Amino acid sequence: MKAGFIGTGSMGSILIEAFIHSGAFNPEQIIAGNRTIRKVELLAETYPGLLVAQSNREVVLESDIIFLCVKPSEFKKVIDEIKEDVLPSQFIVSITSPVLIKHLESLLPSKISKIIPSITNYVLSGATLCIHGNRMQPEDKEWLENLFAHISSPIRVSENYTRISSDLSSCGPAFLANFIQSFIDAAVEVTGISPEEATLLASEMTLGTGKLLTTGGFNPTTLQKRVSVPGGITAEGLRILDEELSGVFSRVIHATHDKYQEDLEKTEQQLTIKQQSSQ
Ligand SMILES: NC(=O)C1=CN([C@@H]2O[C@H](COP(=O)(O)OP(=O)(O)OC[C@H]3O[C@@H](n4cnc5c(N)ncnc54)[C@H](OP(=O)(O)O)[C@@H]3O)[C@@H](O)[C@H]2O)C=CC1
Ligand SMILES: O=C(O)[C@@H]1CCC=N1
Repeated sequence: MKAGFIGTGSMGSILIEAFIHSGAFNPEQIIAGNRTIRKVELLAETYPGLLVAQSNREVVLESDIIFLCVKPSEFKKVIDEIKEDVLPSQFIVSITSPVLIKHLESLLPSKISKIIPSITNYVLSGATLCIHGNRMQPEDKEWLENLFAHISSPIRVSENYTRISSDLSSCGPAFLANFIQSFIDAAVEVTGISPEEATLLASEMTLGTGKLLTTGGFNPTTLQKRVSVPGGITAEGLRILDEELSGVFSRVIHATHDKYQEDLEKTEQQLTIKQQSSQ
């Protein structure tokens, strides 16, 4: 099994490193290409045996499964470069939400899935969102999800809910880190605790909270209730958070969905034009 990666930016390189560290792939099983080739060369220096492709076509010609790890606006160019070489027996995995399965299936003859990763996969944790195309047989889906189980908890989602699922799973780490940063900044400003100590305490707290919510038998509601001693201190803080954060996440979700819609329309236009001009 040879795995090809087109795009070794933030997420492409995270996936490569996670697959190698988890033992899912040896470096020798990986071939990767990127517009700026130096990024792949650096990966090959870190993981000897990983093959540096000189073109996206080379990635496709050498791989059984190909991960498309470029941004939505870059899809058209990549698909134009590779489409003549993609085979029906190959797997193409797109990691971006605003490119729809139906567009990929109309442009490429291969088996297609959309798997949205998360930065949390870097530490072999968090979810990957799995949306499979029509050509994926039950055994193909099982095989692909087993592959992603090396680095994550694969969760099947409907394409209609890709955006909100991705907000929670993939944007979520940044949203949570923003919340934590505000907590730390306020701790430093109000009390004079050092940023390093506040960051250490907040980070350990986040790790423990994650464990409680995944394997510890708590959900967000029961966890708040358990920590809030009646008449105690936590309840005072929660009262402020409830007041101040009311409606904030609705606005966040509206903002991400507006941007998604914009990307979706742009990508749809590009990929549909491509389809028409190729007929
Ligand atoms: N970052 C995240 O946490 C997550 C990202 N995603 C999705 O992953 C996708 C990529 O995001 P991310 O990795 O953060 O973005 P980056 O910009 O870091 O990476 C994109 C990479 O694609 C390369 N590239 C662009 N055009 C081509 C081309 N024609 N041929 C080959 N390589 C090309 C770029 O090369 P160059 O070095 O020249 O710029 C760059 O390295 C996005 O669609 C995003 O939605 C999904 C889930 C989480
Ligand atoms: O910010 C982005 O567009 C991507 C999608 C999910 C996480 N990062």
